[in-house]
Amino acid sequence: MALTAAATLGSSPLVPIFVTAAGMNSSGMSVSFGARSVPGISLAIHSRRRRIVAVGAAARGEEAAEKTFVEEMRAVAMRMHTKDQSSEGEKEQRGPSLSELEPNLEAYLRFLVDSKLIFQTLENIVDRAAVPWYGEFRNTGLERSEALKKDLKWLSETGHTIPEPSADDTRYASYLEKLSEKDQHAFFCHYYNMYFGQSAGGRMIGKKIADKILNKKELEFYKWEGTLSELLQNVREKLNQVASSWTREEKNRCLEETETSFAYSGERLRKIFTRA
Ligand code: HEM
Repeated sequence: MALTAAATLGSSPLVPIFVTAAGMNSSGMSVSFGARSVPGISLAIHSRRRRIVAVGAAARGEEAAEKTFVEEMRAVAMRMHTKDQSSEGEKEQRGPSLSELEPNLEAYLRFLVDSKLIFQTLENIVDRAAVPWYGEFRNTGLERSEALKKDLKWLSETGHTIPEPSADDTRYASYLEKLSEKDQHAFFCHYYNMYFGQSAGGRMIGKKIADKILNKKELEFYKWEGTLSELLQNVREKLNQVASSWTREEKNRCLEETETSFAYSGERLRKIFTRA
């Protein structure tokens, strides 16, 4: 199935960028990443208004009454997908198709390098456990940096040049380091979205890319030791446990951060389909 990417690229960081990658799942999948200028990166557009409504609803207890906190985080994250990405998505697919692009190995290598940097950063932070609850997330089985190290070693051995991490994700890694020290509730959101996003859409995208440009080779990045659903469930329980002592305000701070998490990860994904 062909991957189709359509991009509207603007010269200013305020001009939206949209990429559509069709054919990623049975119902067709698209990536739509709007951009606006916020600290150094093109942030995905999930209208601020929608975010405030989402968090506002939670604050009023409409969602909190019936959802665990992980379910609340998931609900906010799902709203940031387009309808094409997930039936639960609410964002409109926007931007005209200007060109059709295939994912290319060079761009995918950059994506893997950047993903390794970010997962390694998250894993270092929970290992150091400067905030006691971070230590709860050591060795959950969801860790991805070792798997990515193996994949990059294999790719290097098969003759590919492994690039340096991108400026965007170097910035994201340092953002996460700072956040983990000064804003643990916001950091929690990034942790959730990186690991759970990778297990859902990330896996689906990986499979399609492997079919297309890796001769169906399944990378370690997409394999977990043990049963993934059980690993995820264990982590959900720990996340709910940690958040159970948080105030509504702290929970809302965490939910608000979903936008930034999608911005950085959306940008990383977008680059697979464009020659950035
Ligand atoms: C091409 C882009 C993307 C596609 C196609 C995609 C697709 C999906 C799909 C289909 C699901 C639903 C899985 C299910 O419950 O059956 C999902 C869930 C999710 N996605 Fe994405 N996604 C994309 C980008 C992202 C990004 C950038 C993030 C944030 C880092 C993210 C975070 C999540 C999270 C947290 C879930 C919930 C996982 C769970 O239920 O445990 N996704 N995604």
